[in-house]
Amino acid sequence: MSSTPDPLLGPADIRELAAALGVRPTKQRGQNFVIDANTVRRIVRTADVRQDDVVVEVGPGLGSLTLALLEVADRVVAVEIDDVLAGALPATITARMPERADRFALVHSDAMQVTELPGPPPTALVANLPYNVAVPVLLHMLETFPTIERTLVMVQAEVADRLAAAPGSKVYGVPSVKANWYADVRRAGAIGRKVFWPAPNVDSGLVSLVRRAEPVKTTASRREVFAVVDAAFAQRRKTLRAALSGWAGSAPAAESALVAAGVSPQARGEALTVEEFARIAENRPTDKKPADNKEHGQH
Ligand SMILES: C[S@@+](CC[C@H](N)C(=O)[O-])C[C@H]1O[C@@H](n2cnc3c(N)ncnc32)[C@H](O)[C@@H]1O
Repeated sequence: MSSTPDPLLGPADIRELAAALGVRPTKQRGQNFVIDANTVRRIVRTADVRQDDVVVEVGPGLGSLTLALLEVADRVVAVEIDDVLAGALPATITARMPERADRFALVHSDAMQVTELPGPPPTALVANLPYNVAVPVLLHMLETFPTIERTLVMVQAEVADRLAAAPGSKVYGVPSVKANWYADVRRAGAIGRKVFWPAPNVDSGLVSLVRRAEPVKTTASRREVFAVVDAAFAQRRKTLRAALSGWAGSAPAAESALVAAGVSPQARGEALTVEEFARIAENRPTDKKPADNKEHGQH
């Protein structure tokens, strides 16, 4: 009895592909490729990818996760920055899954620069993110594509903890609050080092983000809210009264904004929910509001 070979990439396939392309993975681009078919299938299951999803993947690399996504979803759009990897991927997809190649589109670009994608709007984001830019890329995608409902990303374990942290936790910080502006966030599992080539020197974790049913109720803009968050955590050991003095113009002005928002001036940023940050933003002294323009493009 002949069995059909697995279309997904295993360790030998990755080695062969990398050798044929002359790929030398770089740290700078966070290039650690998954060499284990079980791991990518598990990621796709955990992501709850459905057949009618339009999935966007950031950093497809040699295509390990891309192929697992194509097994399930009707459409996958992958954004890859690397010239050699982007150039080779369509041929890999055609060779491994010829019957599904027309469901795949490649965007050769830096994900941070992407403002539109070909085809119908994405409904899900699934990615093994480049670790050095994981948080900005994640936030950029959630902001740019509001149609993304479900997200599952693999990131460094420590970053996964930060993203999913709740107020009061030691690791609660800027990534936690900003991710929570868009979504309900939770840890969704751990991934060991051995499933990668080359093996990274940190553990990895999965994070699931489900877009909020209702956006945070506030009259402040996303930029205004994020400006408070950045200021509060830039000096996380200080009380908010002190940490927000620059943002408000003075410590007494910060105190007034905090009191008006119903937040103790003695509290620290690590205790506040995203809703509380939004209320503080609403109460920024009016003469300070134009300063927000300078944070354009920052997350
Ligand atoms: C951790 S690897 C994941 C590769 C593949 N998805 C896998 O799981 O085997 C990260 C990938 O992101 C790509 N990358 C790095 N920075 C990027 C950026 N700013 N925009 C798009 N892709 C990027 C890298 O070239 C690499 O292919």
